[in-house]
Amino acid sequence: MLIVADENIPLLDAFFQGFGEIRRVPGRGIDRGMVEQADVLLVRSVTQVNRTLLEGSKVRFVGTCTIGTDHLDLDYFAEAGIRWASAPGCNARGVVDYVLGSLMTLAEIEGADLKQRTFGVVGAGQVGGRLINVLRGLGWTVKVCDPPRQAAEGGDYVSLEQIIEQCDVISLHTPLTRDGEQPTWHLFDEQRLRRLQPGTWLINAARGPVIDNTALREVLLAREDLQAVLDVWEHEPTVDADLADLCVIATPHIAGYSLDGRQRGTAQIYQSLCAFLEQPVAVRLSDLLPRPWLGGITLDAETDPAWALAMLCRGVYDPRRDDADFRRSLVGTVSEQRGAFDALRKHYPPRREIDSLKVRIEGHSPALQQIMTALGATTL
Ligand SMILES: NC(=O)C1=CN([C@@H]2O[C@H](COP(=O)(O)OP(=O)(O)OC[C@H]3O[C@@H](n4cnc5c(N)ncnc54)[C@H](O)[C@@H]3O)[C@@H](O)[C@H]2O)C=CC1
Ligand SMILES: O=C(O)C(=O)[C@H](O)COP(=O)(O)O
Repeated sequence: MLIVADENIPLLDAFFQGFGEIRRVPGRGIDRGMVEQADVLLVRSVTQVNRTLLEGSKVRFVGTCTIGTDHLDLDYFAEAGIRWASAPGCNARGVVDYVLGSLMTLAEIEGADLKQRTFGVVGAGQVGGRLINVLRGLGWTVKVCDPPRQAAEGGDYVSLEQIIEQCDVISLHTPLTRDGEQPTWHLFDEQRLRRLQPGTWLINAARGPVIDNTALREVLLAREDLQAVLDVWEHEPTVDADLADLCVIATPHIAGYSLDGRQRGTAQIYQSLCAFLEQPVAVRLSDLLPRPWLGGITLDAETDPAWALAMLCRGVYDPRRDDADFRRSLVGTVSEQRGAFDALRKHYPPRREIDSLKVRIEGHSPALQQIMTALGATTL
């Protein structure tokens, strides 16, 4: 069996060498010639997998080691009888940690009290759902917009217009969709961006085109009160450097790049391939994933809870390093900048997830205990 795989998928040998030959290729450069003889194609988000790539090839299984599937032509797969799998939720915790790290940074820059803000989460799936639990667990006010979920399950949801009117922190966690009843392409268009409340923080770690980037640049130029955090961009790996300049935090699509999340993505696709081939699962992620790095932290019960929260979130992941690296890369020709975007992602330093923390609280502190529970940290 020939497996053609994006070279940036971690643990390829550990999981897939038992199946046959693995041919590593650069994800952005995968073409028809490379996949023609492949039985299995393993990709990440940068490869558009569609009729143009696959027609006439031997490929019968496509796995994407990502949550997002907007780069896959699922209608074509159905028509051609190609089985596929994604990795739902694999790096959701990493994205939540990114949002938390960004909130701590914004609170510091703006001198803001996060308890006084009203959070609006758009998209309440694997990422948004986890984020909502953390924010509510911290005792903060959260409103949620998810029309598909609302239609399917009912529940305590608000409209997008209410999010815009009532929230001063808005975090986007929808897939990128162009069709259907609730398409998300340019969900935040110029009109909606102009209606954001004074002082709103807008965070996008979903997909770039969920916000009209040109409109956002114009609105940020006109309104200094708004703060934008962008991890994803329209036309990646090309980035509007003027827009990045106007953002308080700008990063190269690494929100979900925790070491755990990336390895989990590979493990999930391995399991799906085993199921497709009707083979037993022989390799386990728990045998490969490094042990948590922060084995134990001790906090005195008198520790200021707000300080503890900021220290833990930013101790695990502080987006300012990624922001600084990214800004340094926005120089030179467009082609150099595109190369730098991919290089920052390819050589991304390892980072762990916040719920791997183990914390001992010396004495009795319900406030600190609440924070640990909200973050999903283990209390010793
Ligand atoms: N920046 C990064 O590194 C990462 C980005 N992502 C992006 O985040 C997206 C969300 O991930 P998950 O939460 O795991 O997906 P999910 O599929 O579990 O949840 C998405 C939610 O969005 C809702 N939704 C769909 N259309 C909507 C609309 N028009 N308005 C409001 N809500 C809508 C769905 O009903 C669903 O509940 C992914 O599709 C991916 O594009 C995911 C992982 C990492
Ligand atoms: O899982 C997703 O969806 C993501 O956005 C991934 O973090 C994207 O990572 P790459 O596949 O672009 O390496």
